[in-house]
Amino acid sequence: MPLNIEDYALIGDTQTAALIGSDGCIDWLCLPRFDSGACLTGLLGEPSNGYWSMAPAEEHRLLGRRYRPETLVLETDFGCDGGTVRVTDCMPVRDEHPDLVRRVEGLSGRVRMRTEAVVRPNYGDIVPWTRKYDRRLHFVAGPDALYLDSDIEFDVGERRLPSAEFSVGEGEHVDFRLAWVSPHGPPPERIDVAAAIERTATWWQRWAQRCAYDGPYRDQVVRSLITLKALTYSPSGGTVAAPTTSLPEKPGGGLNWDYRYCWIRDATFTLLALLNSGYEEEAAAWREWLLRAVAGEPAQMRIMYGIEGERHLPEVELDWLSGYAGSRPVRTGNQASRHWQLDVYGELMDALHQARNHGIPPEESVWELQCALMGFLEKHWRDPDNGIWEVRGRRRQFTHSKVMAWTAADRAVKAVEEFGLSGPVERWRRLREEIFDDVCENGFDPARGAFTQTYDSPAMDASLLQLPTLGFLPADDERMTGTVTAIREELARDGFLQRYTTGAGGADLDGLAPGEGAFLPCSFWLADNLVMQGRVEEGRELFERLLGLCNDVGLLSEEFDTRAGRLIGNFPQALSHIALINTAIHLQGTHGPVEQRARAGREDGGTG
Ligand SMILES: OC[C@H]1O[C@H](O[C@H]2O[C@H](CO)[C@@H](O)[C@H](O)[C@H]2O)[C@H](O)[C@@H](O)[C@@H]1O
Repeated sequence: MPLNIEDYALIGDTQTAALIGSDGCIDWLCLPRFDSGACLTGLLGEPSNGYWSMAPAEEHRLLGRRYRPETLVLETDFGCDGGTVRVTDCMPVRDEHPDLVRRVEGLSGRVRMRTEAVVRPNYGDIVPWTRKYDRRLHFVAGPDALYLDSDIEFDVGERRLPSAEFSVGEGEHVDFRLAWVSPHGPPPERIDVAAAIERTATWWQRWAQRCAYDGPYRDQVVRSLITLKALTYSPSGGTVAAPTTSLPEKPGGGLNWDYRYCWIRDATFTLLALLNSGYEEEAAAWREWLLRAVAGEPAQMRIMYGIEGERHLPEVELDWLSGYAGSRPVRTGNQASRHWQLDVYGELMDALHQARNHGIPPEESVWELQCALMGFLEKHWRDPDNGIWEVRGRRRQFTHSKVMAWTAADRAVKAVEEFGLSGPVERWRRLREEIFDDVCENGFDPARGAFTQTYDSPAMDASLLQLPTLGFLPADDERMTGTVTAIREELARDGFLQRYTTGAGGADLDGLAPGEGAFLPCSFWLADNLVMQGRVEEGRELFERLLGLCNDVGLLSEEFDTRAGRLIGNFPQALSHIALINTAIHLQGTHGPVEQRARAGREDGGTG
C-alpha cells in the first residue's frame, strides 16, 4: 500500500524537488530540473522504480516531523525500543551540483538504522551501472550520473540494490549526500553536510523574513510562500503548477496529469500572491519569464510553457509504471498545452496591470506586446474555447472565458487612463461594453438568477466566483449573490466546492470519466466571495476549515476527496497555496489581492 498523498513533505532547491514520506523514504526526485526524468519514482509505481529509505531497522514509530521554522529543511523523528533518532533532509540551494543531503542524528539511546538507495533513472525504467569506491557509490545511466557519498559503506549486492545498516547513539550523526552530475563532468567533491544544512536553513529563513503579511495566519501564509518559491525555477522565474506528474484526481482512475510546467494562469495568480506579500523581486523575475515565453505572434501564444519557455510538451504515457495506487496511465507532457483557452489573455493583461500598480519598473516591450494581444483578442473573443478547466470535450462558449476577455479589455483601457500609455482606448472601451452585454445576455439564467457555465447550458461552474474578484460585478450585486447560492447548491460537497459537475452531463463536457473531488482553490474563492458580501465570519469559518485540510507540514494538493477525507491530485499544488495566501490577506481586511483586483475592475464603472 502506498502512503497517502498527505503523508509526503516537499524539499527542493528552486530548480527541482523531492517528496519524502512520513516513513523517511524519498519516493520522488527529478534531477537536475523539475521536468527531468525522475531517478526515484516509487511514488508512481513499485519500489523497483526507485526510492531511498532511511529509518530504524527494527520496529519503530514516527514521533513527529516538521520543517525547521520558516525553512524547507525537514526533520523527521523516529522512536524504537533502542532510543530515538532524527533524520534531517534538504536540498541545498544550488551551487555547482544539484544535490540532496540527509543527516541522521541520535537523540537518545542507540538506534540501529537501515537505508536502501535504489536509484533508477528515466522514471524508474533503468537499472544504472553501479560502482562502489569505499564510501562513495557511482550510478551511471545514459545522460544521468549520480554520486552517493556517505559516512558509512553500502553493500551493493548482485541485484544492484545498495543498502546499509549502521547505528547512531545520542549526539552522534551519520551524513549522506546524493549529487547529480552531467556524465562527462568531473566527480563532485565531498561536502560538509552539516554546513550545507545550516546554509540552506539560513537562506530560507532570510527569504521568509521578507514576508509582509503579519496577520493571524502567518505560519500558513509563510509555508505557502515557501512552497511557491520552491516551485519557482530560479534560473528563469517560471513557476511550475506542482512538482509531480500523475498523482491522481481520483485514486485508481485515469485523471493523471503532468503539472511540472508553467501555466500562464497559475503563474499569474502566483505573481499576485507574491506582489501582495512583499516579494516584488520574484514578481519582476516572473514578468521577465512571461515576456520571454509569450514573445512572438499573439496567435501562437500558448496557455502553458516549459520552465524555460519551451512550447513542445507532447503528452506521453509511461507504460512501465503502475501508477500511484494503480492510477494509470502515468503521463509526462500535457496535451492541454495545445488548447485554446481564452482566459489566459485576461489573466496576462491583469497580471501586467497589477505589476504596474505595484511599481514594477515598466519595460517598453511589455506594452507593445499587450497591444498586439489586444488586437488578436478583438478578432477572437467570440471563438469557443477549452475553458479554465482545460476540458478535453468540444470547445464551448464558457462564461468565465468571456469575462476574462472583458478583463483584458478593461485592463487595456486602464493602462491608457491610469498610466498614460497610448492605444485605441475608445475602441477598447466599446469592446469592453460589448463583451459585458454579451455575458449578461447569454451567460446569465434569469430563471435561476445565476450566471451559468456556458452560453448553452444551465450548469454551474465555480470559476464564476472570480467575477467579483475581477471587478466584473460587485459581490453584492444580486446576480452574483444568486450565482454564489446556485454554485453552493450544485457544487458543494461537505461545504467544499467541485469545479463543475462531472458524471451525467459533465462527462460529456470533459470527454473524460467523472469522479474528481472538491477543488481547493475554488473553495478558497467561495470564502473570498462570502467576505466580499460582508459575510466575513462565514468566510473565515470556511477558510479555517480549508486550513484544516493542510497536512501535518502545512501542504495542500489540488483536490480533497470528501468521502475518503484525503488529499488527491498533484502535490503540493501552487494554485491551492496561492488561493490560501490571497484569502488570508483578504480576511485581514487590508487592500489585499482580491480587493485590489476587484477595485481595478470597478473604479471607473468598467462594467460598461
Ligand atoms: O482536470 C483536467 C485538467 O487538469 C489539469 O488542469 C488543471 O490544472 C491546471 C494547472 O494547475 C490549471 O491551470 C487548470 O485550471 C486545471 O483545470 C491538466 O493540466 C489538464 O491537462 C487536464 O485536462
